Amino acid sequence: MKTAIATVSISGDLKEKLAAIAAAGFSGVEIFENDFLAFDGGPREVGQMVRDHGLEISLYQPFRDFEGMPEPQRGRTFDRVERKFDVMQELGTELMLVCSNVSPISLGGIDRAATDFRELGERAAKRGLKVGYEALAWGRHVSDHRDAWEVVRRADHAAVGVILDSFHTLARGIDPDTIRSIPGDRIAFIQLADAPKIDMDLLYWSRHFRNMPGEGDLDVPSFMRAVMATGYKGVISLEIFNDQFRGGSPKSIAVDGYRSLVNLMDGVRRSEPGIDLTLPAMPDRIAASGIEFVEFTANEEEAEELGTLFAGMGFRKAGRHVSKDVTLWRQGDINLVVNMEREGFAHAAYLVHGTSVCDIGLKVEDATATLERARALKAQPFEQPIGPGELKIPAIRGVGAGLIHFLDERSELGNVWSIEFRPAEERDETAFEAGLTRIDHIAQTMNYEEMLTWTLFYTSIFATRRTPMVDIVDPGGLVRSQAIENADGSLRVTLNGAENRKTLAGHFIAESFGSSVQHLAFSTGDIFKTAERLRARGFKPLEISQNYYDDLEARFGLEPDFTDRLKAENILYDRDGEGGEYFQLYSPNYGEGFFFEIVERRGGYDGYGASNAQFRIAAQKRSLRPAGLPKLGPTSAKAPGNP
Ligand SMILES: O=C(O)c1ccc(O)c(O)c1
Ligand SMILES: [Mg+2]
Repeated sequence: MKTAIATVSISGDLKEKLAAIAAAGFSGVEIFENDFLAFDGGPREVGQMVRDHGLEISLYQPFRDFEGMPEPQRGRTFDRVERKFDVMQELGTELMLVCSNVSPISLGGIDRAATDFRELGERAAKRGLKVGYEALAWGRHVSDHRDAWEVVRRADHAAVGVILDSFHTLARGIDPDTIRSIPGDRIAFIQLADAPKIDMDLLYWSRHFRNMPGEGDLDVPSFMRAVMATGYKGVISLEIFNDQFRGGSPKSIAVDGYRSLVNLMDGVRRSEPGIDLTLPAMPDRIAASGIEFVEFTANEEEAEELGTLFAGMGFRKAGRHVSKDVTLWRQGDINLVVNMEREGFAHAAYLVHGTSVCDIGLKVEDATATLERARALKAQPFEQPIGPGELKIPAIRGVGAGLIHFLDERSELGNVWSIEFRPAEERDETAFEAGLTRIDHIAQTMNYEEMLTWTLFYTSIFATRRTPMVDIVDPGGLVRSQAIENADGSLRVTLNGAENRKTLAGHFIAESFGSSVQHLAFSTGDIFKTAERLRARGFKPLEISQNYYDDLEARFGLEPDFTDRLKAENILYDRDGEGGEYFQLYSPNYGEGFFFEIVERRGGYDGYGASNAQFRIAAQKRSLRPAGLPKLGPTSAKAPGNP
C-alpha cells in the first residue's frame, strides 16, 4: 500500500513537514502549490529534498479553474498549465490534480469539459505526465464525483483519470457505493479526509475542519471499501485542511495521519472481501474489559499521605512488591499501586510531575497482541529492565507520556498480583469496607489540541467508540469532554481538553507539568451506604450548593425527602430519558486539582453526569487546596535543583 499526505496537512515550513512525514512512515507527499511557492529554493531543490527524505512526490496540486473556459481565457489557461508542467518535471512528479472550476465565467457542459481534458491529456502525455480531475463539493458546474467521472470517461484519454476525495463525496451526502461502478484503473488518485458533522458552508467546512479518518463523523470506511472494490492499486493519501493542525506539532500530526490510515485500511481489509491490499498483518482492534490497576508515583512521605487517603476510602493495604518499594491497596476489584522506587520510570515521572498517576493497567483479551497492534499503529512501546521476580508486562506510552500496561488472563500476567506481591503481614484492625467495587472510569486531562490524537489512539488500538463531545463550563473557560468506551461499558476513559490554564483542568496540567490522570471514579452498588460509611470515618466530601438541589428537585420533579438525602450527603444526581439514574459523590481536590469520584449507575445509565459538571467544578474551585489536605502534585515534589 502506497501512502501519502498532502503538505497542507502538517504545520511548519516545508523542511519540517517533510521530516515529520518521512518519520511517520509515509511513502509519498502531495506537494501543495503554496508550500512550494513559499519555499526559498527552486523546484529541483525541492524535488531533491523530498527524495532525500526517502519520499516521492505523488502529486502536485491544485490546478484551478481549468475546464470550460471561454476564449480568450481558455488559451491562457492552457499556457498556465504548460508552465506548471515545467515545474512538475523539475520537481520530479508525474501527476497533477485539477480541481473542478469555480470561476463564474466558466461554461458548463460535460462534453465541453471532456474536450478540454482530452487536449490536456494530449499535452500531458507528450511530457510523460498525467492529470486527475477532482470534483470540489462547491464546483461551479461539477461538484459530484459522478459528473467528474463522466467528464473523464468521455475525455477517453490514458493520461486523464478521476481523483476521488472522501470529503467532497461524503460532505455532499453522495452514496459512496456509486464509486463501485468506476473502473479502478481510471482512478488516478485517492484523497482522504474525515470531518466532524457541522452544518455549515461546504467550502468553509472543508478548508478549516477536516480531520484524520476516524477522528470525524463521515463514513470514510464505506468510501474506502468502495474504492478498493474497484481494483484501485494507486496511492492512498491524506489531504487535511485543519486550522488546529496548522498550529500543531508536525511530528504528532504526521503520526496521527499514519495511524489513521493504517487503522482505516486494516478495517477495510477486514470488511471488504477479496480486495488486494499489501498492508502488514496485525491483530484486529483489541477487546479491553476494564482497568486492572492504577499506579501512583510518590516519595515516602507522600505515599504515607496517599495511604491515609486510601484507607479513609475503605482501601486496605493488601501487599508489598517482592523486590521493589511498591505497595498495593485494594478494595473490591480495584487495585491501587503506590511506587516509591528511587529509580526507573516511576521515579522519573515523580521528578517531573510530583505525586501523580504514572501508569494504568488495562485488562485486555491478549496482551501480546495488543502490543503488536499498538506498534503497527506507531504507538511508542515502553520497556525497562525488570527486577527479580517481576513479570515482563507489555507496555506503551499513553497520554502525558504516562504508561499503559496490558494484562490478560491467557498468560501468567493474569497472576501478576500473586507473583509480584506478597500479602501484607499486618492485619489492619481499623480497615473497613466502603462498598467500592471497581473503577468506573478514569479521567485524563490534556490540552484541547491533543484530544483528537488521544481519541484516535484509543479507538484505533482498542475495540472502543467515542461518545459525542460535550462542553463543560468552568468559571475560567470551556473544557471539552469526550468518553472512550467499549460496548458493555466495562472500560471507560474520559478525555478532558482544557483550552487555558484558568480552568481547573488547565490549572492541573500546567501545575503538574503535563501529568494526565486528574480523577478516578470508583463504582459502588449503594451510594448512600458508601457515603454514610465514609462519613463515619471522617471523609469530607466536596460540598455542593443548596441552589443545585433546589433546581434538581424542580427539574426532575423529585420528592423533597429524596432531595434531602442527596443534599445531606452532597451527592449529585442525573437521570436519562429511559429512567436510568446516576449518582456522584466527590472527594475534595488534592494538590493542584486531583480528585476522586464515587458513582452509582442505576437502570442502564450510560453517561457521565455532564449536566452536573459545571456545578461540581464551581465547588471544586471554591475549595481548591484547602489547608490540611495532602498535597498531591509537584508543589511537594522535591526534584533536585527544584526546591
Ligand atoms: O479547498 C480547495 O480549494 C481544495 C483544493 C484541492 C483539493 O484537492 C481539495 O480537496 C480542496
Ligand atoms: Mg482534494
